[in-house]
Amino acid sequence: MKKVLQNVQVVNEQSELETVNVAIENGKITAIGADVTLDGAAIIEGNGHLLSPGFVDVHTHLREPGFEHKETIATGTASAAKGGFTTICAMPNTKPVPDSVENMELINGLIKESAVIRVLPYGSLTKDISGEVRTSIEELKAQGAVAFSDDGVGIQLASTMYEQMKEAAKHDVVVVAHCEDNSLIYDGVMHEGTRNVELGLPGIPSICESVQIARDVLLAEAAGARYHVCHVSTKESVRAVRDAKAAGIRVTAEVCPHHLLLEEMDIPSDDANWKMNPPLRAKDDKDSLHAALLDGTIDCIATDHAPHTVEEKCCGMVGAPFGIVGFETAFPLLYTQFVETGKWTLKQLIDWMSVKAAQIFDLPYGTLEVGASADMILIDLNKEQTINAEGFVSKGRNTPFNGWVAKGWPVVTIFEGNIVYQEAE
Ligand SMILES: NC(=O)N[C@@H](CC(=O)O)C(=O)O
Ligand SMILES: [Zn+2]
Repeated sequence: MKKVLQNVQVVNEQSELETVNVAIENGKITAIGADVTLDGAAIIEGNGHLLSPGFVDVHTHLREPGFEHKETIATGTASAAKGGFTTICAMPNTKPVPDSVENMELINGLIKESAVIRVLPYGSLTKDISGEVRTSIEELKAQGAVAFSDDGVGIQLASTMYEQMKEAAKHDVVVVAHCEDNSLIYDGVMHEGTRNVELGLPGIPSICESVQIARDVLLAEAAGARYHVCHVSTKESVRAVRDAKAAGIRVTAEVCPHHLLLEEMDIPSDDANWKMNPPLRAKDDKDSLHAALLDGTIDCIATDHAPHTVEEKCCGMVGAPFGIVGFETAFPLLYTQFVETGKWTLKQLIDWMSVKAAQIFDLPYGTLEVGASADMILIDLNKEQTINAEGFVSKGRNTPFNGWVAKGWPVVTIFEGNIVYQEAE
């Protein structure tokens, strides 16, 4: 039960590296410091790698139950562990949807059976995420729902959102919104801008997202609710969140790695591995997402890991489902593109992927504090590797980043004091 992780480097507030040991007892961190030892402890050699809190991903799709051909809880959590995640929140667009006590129990059972890291399921806001009949937030919270969302679809009726926000406020849980006005999708498959015209594909205008965020922050204000915006992608959305925060409304927001790394003009062809919801937007949208992270308008980074099969993604954007995988590439891509280039500090990136995400939901994870769960990862900042979708642990191969070269790969993942992923020698 006693372990010492020795010879690892932590990044301090000044973004400098310090060499430390970590004592682990009964799955918790009990000491951290240069001279830490523990009598009779098993030694885990850290080889001087970077030690980070295990990442926390508040937006993931595990597909089980119902869509096990795309991913299972076993493959999804193994993929997450490989990417350095130790806590993930699972979205409710499964079959069945976690919209009742019975379905929630079913999903909790599946998680207990096969997850290798911590999976915290969302409860849905409406039955079958169809936007019609409201769920019981009180009952689903009692079954362990981490927060409430109909992710995958937007809540079309303001009154439905408002009523559930009032309930959420009563039970102090966060309402998490995929913002998409169905009347403004226009059967689009990518951003309505320049590239969709060049490719002759129908576009989704930015307002499809931003008008619903603007509506929701006002509803959240009226309901006194805590409101979190999924995968912010447009500059108008950023402005709505920024203004709402300035007005004292309790709103938080996430951004996905792909929206920070890519823009519409990067889409090479009518290839469904570049199709996700929300779509890759224009350069000025991407720039505004970066500014929003840096000024605190956007609180954290979430992958929106959304696996689909090769067959579903084979044949162009029209007809293919939205979504790309994200667990196994998130950190190396962001580290390589934004930390190595000096745009962000290492500390900023780690915080956005761990403690800042956890704080939105009052989760005690994503930190290396004494007393915290020993959820930790070792990262080899010098390891450089070409992304190869064929080698993913996830069942999904749907990524636009295949062939990209990136540095900074997680090599060991420790969950509750136990190694759940270790890089093959
Ligand atoms: N993001 C996506 O493109 N797809 C997600 C749904 C979602 O997160 O909206 C999925 O479940 O496939
Ligand atoms: Zn979504």
